[in-house]
Amino acid sequence: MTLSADNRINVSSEVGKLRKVLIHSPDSGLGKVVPSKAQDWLFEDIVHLNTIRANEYDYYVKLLLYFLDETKIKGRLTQIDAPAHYRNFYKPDHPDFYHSQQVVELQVLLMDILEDRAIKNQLVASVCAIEACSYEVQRRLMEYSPAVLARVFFSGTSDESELIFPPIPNFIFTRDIGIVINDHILLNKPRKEARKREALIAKYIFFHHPLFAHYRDNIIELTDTQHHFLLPNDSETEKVTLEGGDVMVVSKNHVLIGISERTNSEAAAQAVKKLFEKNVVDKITVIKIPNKRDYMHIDTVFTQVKDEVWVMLGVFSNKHMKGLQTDEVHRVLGVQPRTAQELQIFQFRKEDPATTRFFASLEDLLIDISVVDFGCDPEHVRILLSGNNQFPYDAREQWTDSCNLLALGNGVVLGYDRNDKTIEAFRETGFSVMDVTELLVQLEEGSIRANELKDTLVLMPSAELSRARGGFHCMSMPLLRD
Ligand SMILES: NC(=O)NCCC[C@H](N)C(=O)O
Repeated sequence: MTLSADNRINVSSEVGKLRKVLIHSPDSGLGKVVPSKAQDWLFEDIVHLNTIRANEYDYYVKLLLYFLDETKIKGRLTQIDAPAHYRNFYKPDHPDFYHSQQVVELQVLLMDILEDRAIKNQLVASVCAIEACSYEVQRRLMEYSPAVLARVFFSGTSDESELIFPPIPNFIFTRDIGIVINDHILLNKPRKEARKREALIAKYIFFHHPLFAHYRDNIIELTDTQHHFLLPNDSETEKVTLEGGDVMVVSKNHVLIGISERTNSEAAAQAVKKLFEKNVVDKITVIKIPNKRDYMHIDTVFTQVKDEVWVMLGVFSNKHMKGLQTDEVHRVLGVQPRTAQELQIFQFRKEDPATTRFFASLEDLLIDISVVDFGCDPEHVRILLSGNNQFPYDAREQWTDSCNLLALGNGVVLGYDRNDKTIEAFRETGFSVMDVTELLVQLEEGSIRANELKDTLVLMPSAELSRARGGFHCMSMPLLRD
């Protein structure tokens, strides 16, 4: 196969025009989350399946198609959404599915690789091993068609009557399964049990699907250390874990890696070493944030909006971190906000990893990236703050992903409609704010064209989606960006 726009992958920016993205629409597994398991399965609540699909996620698919693969959707919106068509356009195993080479559905990739009997055999055996299935179940799974088997792997059930194993409802957060860094793919090693099957399936897809055929030698995997195996209780602290939400490729030469609730320092160190050894980038900044459920990955506390604009949680801003020290008594007593004590930022360079640069605050780092990596004037860098930095909206809106935006291009971002004060901050900075329903109508009428949009925050419905605890940055794995 030759390399063309259809099978090329390359990501060297957080805000370059998005050309190809891997997503996964909510499968029926999300409708199987029960209250007693919601926390174990990393959902904060149970969600209503039809609402999360038809009233929320489907808008995301429509918008992505409009921006990345317009011919699939333009002029067809009314027909696609007609009740008589039962959302078939959005169902990966239905003949009317949108099948796009640019908006790539994970379930389709899984169905594709399961066509190969040998891969099917290995994957069934591996899933059955981690889910402790009986041999009889393993044999039964082998008899399913690729479409049914893919559904079972995601939702845990073939016919909605019996659960063979638990669902993996977090697979909608495709960001966390792997990250494209230039022309390499860094696979994740999840911290949480609930996300292990995702990592296994993702590994098979990246190594076997023709879409990634040219990149098999560029897949980077992290491994557990022998210290971990030799410690009592399969020591959790020594285990190597890294999730994609902790990795951001801000420019061709610069990657950010978080140490967080999900990614530990051993994993960050391995990733730095491997990315330097393979000459993938020259500069890596490691950001250690407090180990807290609210902050699970670095992309829950900040994301980039355009070259010189970022959105972040105010507790990591200069004002907050240095604020208390301006008071003489606090300064003398060394009183600092807890987050300030726990945040550490180290920047490494390939040519001399021993000489580390430190940053005092996240805001300082983001300004430095805009200025050094993008050549922006420091006076023009804008850091928008969650909840417009007003207590208690800062924390409330961060929890519902005010800082977790997906850029479709420089300055055009998707975020949840519920984060009122953060939206206010965007307006005050000169951004247009548009509801997705209104935008789709205008795109369909032709009164707006996707590539003409500038400095716009697109508001997406979020009542159900936000209970799953991730935003559009988490719900996207970019495969190709300008
Ligand atoms: N990158 C991200 O922040 N992903 C969000 C993942 C949410 C999911 N419920 C989890 O807790 O893993």
